Amino acid sequence: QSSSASKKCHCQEINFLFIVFDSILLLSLGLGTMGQGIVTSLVKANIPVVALEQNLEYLNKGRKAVMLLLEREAMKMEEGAQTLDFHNPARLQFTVDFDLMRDVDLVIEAVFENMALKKEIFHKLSKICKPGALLCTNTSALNIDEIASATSRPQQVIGTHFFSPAHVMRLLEIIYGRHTSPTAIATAMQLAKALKKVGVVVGNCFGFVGNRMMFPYVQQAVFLLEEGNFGFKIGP
Ligand SMILES: CCCCCCCCCCCCC[C@H](O)CC(=O)SCCNC(=O)CCNC(=O)[C@H](O)C(C)(C)COP(=O)(O)OP(=O)(O)OC[C@H]1O[C@@H](n2cnc3c(N)ncnc32)[C@H](O)[C@@H]1OP(=O)(O)O
Ligand SMILES: NC(=O)c1ccc[n+]([C@@H]2O[C@H](COP(=O)([O-])OP(=O)(O)OC[C@H]3O[C@@H](n4cnc5c(N)ncnc54)[C@H](O)[C@@H]3O)[C@@H](O)[C@H]2O)c1
Repeated sequence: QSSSASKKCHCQEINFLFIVFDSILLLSLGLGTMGQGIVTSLVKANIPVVALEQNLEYLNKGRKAVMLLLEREAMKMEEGAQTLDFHNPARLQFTVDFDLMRDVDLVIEAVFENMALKKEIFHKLSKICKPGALLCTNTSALNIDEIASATSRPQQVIGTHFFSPAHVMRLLEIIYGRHTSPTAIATAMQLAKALKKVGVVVGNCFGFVGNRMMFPYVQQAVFLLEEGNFGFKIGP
């Protein structure tokens, strides 16, 4: 999987790409732990955003958490004589209306880590979103190509893996699939820049780079616990 994907990176083919992110509309799908941090990052970067949840209960919970995060961020920015415009519905909107997906330029999906659910969502996105819209997934480890296979536009599907807490952590893994276009990769890199994050382009394999390193590390820690080892002995 990773070896075939690694042949496909065409970043060098890009001569010119200019995207003004403050004039494009972004949709964050899922307002859980990650969606909350992602929305906060987008608003801080002055990117107009629609936050979409599956029902009103989750929406209200997510909205409350995002508003709290943004209030803290606004306070910090005021100390530096800057303002944060997050009460303006033209900049930040919360909804359960999937129809609003029609107008967005870029989607960041952050629903549960479940392949069947992600494929269902991407199929829906591919039908509803306008033709040029970029479809990003925040999956931690799932196969980007399989998610893209649920769409009619796999060239516009890309992984944007934020790390938790997403409004604080600066690393952004950008995962290209077999069909991801150079423009999609460059756009995701530019998004990282707009969010003041460090975008790193990586291939498509289970866990990408970050979790591919972390999973065996955590697994070994679990094995140590199972074996009753609560730390390494030091000294003679
Ligand atoms: C059998 C085998 C099984 C294998 C299972 C493996 C399980 C693994 C599970 C995988 C899950 C997926 C993982 C995911 O895909 C990838 C990840 O995201 S991994 C997580 C990466 N994140 C980290 O490692 C973060 C660790 N934390 C830190 O480094 C620090 O806490 C910090 C976030 C850098 C902040 O620390 P400091 O700079 O010291 O500053 P403060 O503590 O003062 O905090 C600053 C500011 O941030 C707010 N904040 C901190 N933590 C959180 C949080 N978790 N959520 C929300 N906000 C947070 C804090 O409140 C401060 O805000 P302020 O007060 O300034 O407004
Ligand atoms: N939590 C982390 O540390 C972390 C870090 C990086 C990436 N991720 C990935 O980000 C994604 C989200 O993780 P999370 O921790 O935020 O999960 P979460 O459970 O906190 O939130 C998921 C949200 O998605 C919403 N949702 C589910 N189905 C939906 C639908 N059909 N339409 C709209 N919203 C829907 C849920 O209501 C919920 O609020 C997962 O793919 C996860 O692997 C998680």
